[in-house]
Amino acid sequence: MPSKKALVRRPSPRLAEGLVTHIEREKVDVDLAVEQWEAYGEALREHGWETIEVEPADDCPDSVFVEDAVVVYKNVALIARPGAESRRGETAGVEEAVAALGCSVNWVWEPGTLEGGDVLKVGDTVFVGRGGRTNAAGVQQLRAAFEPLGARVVSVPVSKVLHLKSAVTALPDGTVVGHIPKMDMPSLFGRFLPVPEESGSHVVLLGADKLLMAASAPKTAELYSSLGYEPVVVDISEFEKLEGCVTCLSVRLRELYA
Ligand SMILES: NC(=O)NCCC[C@H](N)C(=O)O
Repeated sequence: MPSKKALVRRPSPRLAEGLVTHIEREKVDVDLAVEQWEAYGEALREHGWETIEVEPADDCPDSVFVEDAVVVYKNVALIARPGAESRRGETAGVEEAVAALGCSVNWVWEPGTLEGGDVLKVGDTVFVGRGGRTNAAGVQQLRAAFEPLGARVVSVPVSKVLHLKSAVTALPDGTVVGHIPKMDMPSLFGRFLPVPEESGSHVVLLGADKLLMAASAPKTAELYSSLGYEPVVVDISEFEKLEGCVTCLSVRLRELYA
């Protein structure tokens, strides 16, 4: 049976020092962030996901954004090489976790850089954002790792936000959802639905019609409800202050057979 496992990683006590690139820095309340992280994990578990905690990386302020350290396609885990040097220490613990789950492990090598937030899988199409954190060599290495497994890799320019998935994700039927002012080229995505709020473009598919999304996007939640989806809303304000979103706080593993 396909798995419903999700990797998560406890916030570092140094979370407030996390990187900020496209927004103004605001003070982060680390205690509140830990509460929000616990509620996020609870929301996954309530919807049938088994959460697996990756060994904490307390010296890495951004380590809670575990999605950036790895991309998993079928049973192959491609360990990222973050474009942000301060994030390179995050990958070792994630590598251990995916290996323990039985994934085959592959790596992005120098000069490649790639962060998981730049990779959006929609069925067998793998969109990869080429932007501030993922370079052309990283895109080539992703292609080399996943195309032999049946993926079609489509690279997309990203210049207005941190990662591709800071601006677009996809609904269960494969419709890509995005906030146009933050996108470079909406026309690259085929079936596309614009949403009114930036954080409304971030959805985690919990199963059936349920979409995990941030409390900061009420108009988009209404739009999704009107389309027959059921938003499951979590407050992640402290992570949003560091350009994080619901997608980056976990790595969902759906195609492992256990
Ligand atoms: N996939 C994501 O959206 N990751 C968010 C990473 C935020 C972190 N402060 C960073 O700049 O790397």
